[in-house]
Amino acid sequence: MGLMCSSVDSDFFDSMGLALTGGGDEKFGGGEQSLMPTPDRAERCVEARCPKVQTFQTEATTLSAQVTIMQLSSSPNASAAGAAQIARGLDYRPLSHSCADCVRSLILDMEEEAILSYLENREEIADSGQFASERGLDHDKVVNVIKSLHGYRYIDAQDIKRETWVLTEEGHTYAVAGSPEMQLFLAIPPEGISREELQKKLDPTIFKIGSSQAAKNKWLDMGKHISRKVQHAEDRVKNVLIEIKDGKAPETEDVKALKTRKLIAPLIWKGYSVRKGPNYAPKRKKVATDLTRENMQRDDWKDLEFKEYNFCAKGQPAEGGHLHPLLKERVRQQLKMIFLQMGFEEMPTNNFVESSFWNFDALFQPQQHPARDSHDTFFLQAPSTTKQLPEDYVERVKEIHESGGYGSRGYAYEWKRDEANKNLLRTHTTAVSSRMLYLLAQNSFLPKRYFSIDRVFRNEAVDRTHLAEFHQIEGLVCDRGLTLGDLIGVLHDFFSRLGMENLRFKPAYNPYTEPSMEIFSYHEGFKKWVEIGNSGIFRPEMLRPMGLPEDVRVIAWGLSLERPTMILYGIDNIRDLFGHKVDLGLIKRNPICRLGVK
Ligand SMILES: N[C@@H](Cc1ccccc1)C(=O)O
Repeated sequence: MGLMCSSVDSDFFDSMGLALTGGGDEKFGGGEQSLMPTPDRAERCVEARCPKVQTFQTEATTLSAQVTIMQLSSSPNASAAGAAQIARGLDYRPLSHSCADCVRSLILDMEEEAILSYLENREEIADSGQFASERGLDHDKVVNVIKSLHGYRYIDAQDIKRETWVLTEEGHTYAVAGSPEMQLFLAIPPEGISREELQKKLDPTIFKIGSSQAAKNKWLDMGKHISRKVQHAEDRVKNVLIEIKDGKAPETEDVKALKTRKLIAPLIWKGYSVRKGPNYAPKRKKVATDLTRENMQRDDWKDLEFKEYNFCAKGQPAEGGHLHPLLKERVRQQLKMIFLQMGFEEMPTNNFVESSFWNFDALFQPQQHPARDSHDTFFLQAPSTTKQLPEDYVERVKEIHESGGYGSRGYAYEWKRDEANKNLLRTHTTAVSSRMLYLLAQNSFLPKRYFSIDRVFRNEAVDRTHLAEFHQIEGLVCDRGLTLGDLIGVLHDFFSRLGMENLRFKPAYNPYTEPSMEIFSYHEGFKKWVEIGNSGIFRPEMLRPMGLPEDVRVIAWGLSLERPTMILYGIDNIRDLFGHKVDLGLIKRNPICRLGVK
């Protein structure tokens, strides 16, 4: 529907209960054209005021495109609108187009006309509810019109509130089937009945409530044998419930009794009392709310009357910042606390762009390593290379790759500086660790515990467990004489604080750690072992060129932030958690100010 689609507000039609018909193959023309306003009637016609209808007509005839015709007669609202037109001396005719403005004004005109003409020779509308029901109008629509007329100061409106009563679910059943006491009363034959027999005849709750209420009313002789004390009883409960249902005001005594029995509940009804306002006129002048491009083109803006600014109107609610609840607020914050409690310091992680040198070479990852392939790594086009690297350290790294040292044989290949210079989006936060360890090695050695939690990038096919951007958690402990036992101990400590007690380790391979272990945890919900991270002891080939002393060991581990989050919160598709498919509502419900609350 290329033609008027932008101006057709289908929600609006739905809300009005109006049917839109005329799909793709209906042609503009024929009978519909004769329904268009004739010039002398144009003034009084809703459509004649619509700037959209003219463009619409020309477009429609020239393109002979489809048109959407409202079937006014098919809906109660619509035929009421038709009746309103007839009452105003207009020929009843369906709208020949369906721009939302026109439909809205056609429908709302009826309420508006009722209010304005009523006030023409009367002081006030005391109660909008009564006003609406006397005229068979929908009160919600009357309220909308009152608000709008009030905004233009055609009328002054005062809020009125009334406490009314509605039946509870239990109340509804008694309004139909009678009160329990009456049901019980009617179940007793004139000669009386044994308690046991009566119990068999009735639902247990009806029996329980009914017998106590009937006894209170002194309708019955209660004992082993139950008999009627009176021959006739009035079911006041049922009658009052029906009255309330029909909108009649109940007596205070009845309200009290029914309220205690939880058969009715209070409902605050809101409406308005209305008087003439300073701008009152029996008919509303249409004022423009916006200066449009069409107004400028047609040059009719000079003659238009514009709506005054309402400085008291509430503005759009300001959109504050929002943090992703799972990533930022809960899990990330929780992890930070765990690391801090374990004595770790946070590493600075602010550069997403890293050189291949720090991301790969410094980690003793050979230049032919498949991970360095552009299929796995995003390389930068501009700036494509790094300008600055610590030259003496670069030399030592080249050396260790090409011919080894410190007891290693190296990889025996020709190491290329150009390859190390290439900029990329870091593929793991271990790039952060390599920079930090290098810095640490530049001064006399101090044991350290470092952690980071930040974004990494991989050129991967996206599926329900993989994204091209995700977050890594990385922890490392750097001290003299650390062993694999220390690593396992630290991992148990760390993961148990996350609620993952049951761990298993599997030998693995990383170019920069030896030994390396994958970490698994048993998931009670999924009933299986799931991989939660990777770990190892950094190789001397990585640490020694940095300048760290021979007996210094670094135990380290890394995991994705999304993994434990998905496991802990039972989310099975990573795209529900992070990325462009995340439900924004989820994030907006978690305002930034909740960050500090844990
Ligand atoms: N960098 C590894 C994780 C890791 C960190 C530290 C030591 C060992 C492994 C990864 O991206 O999977």
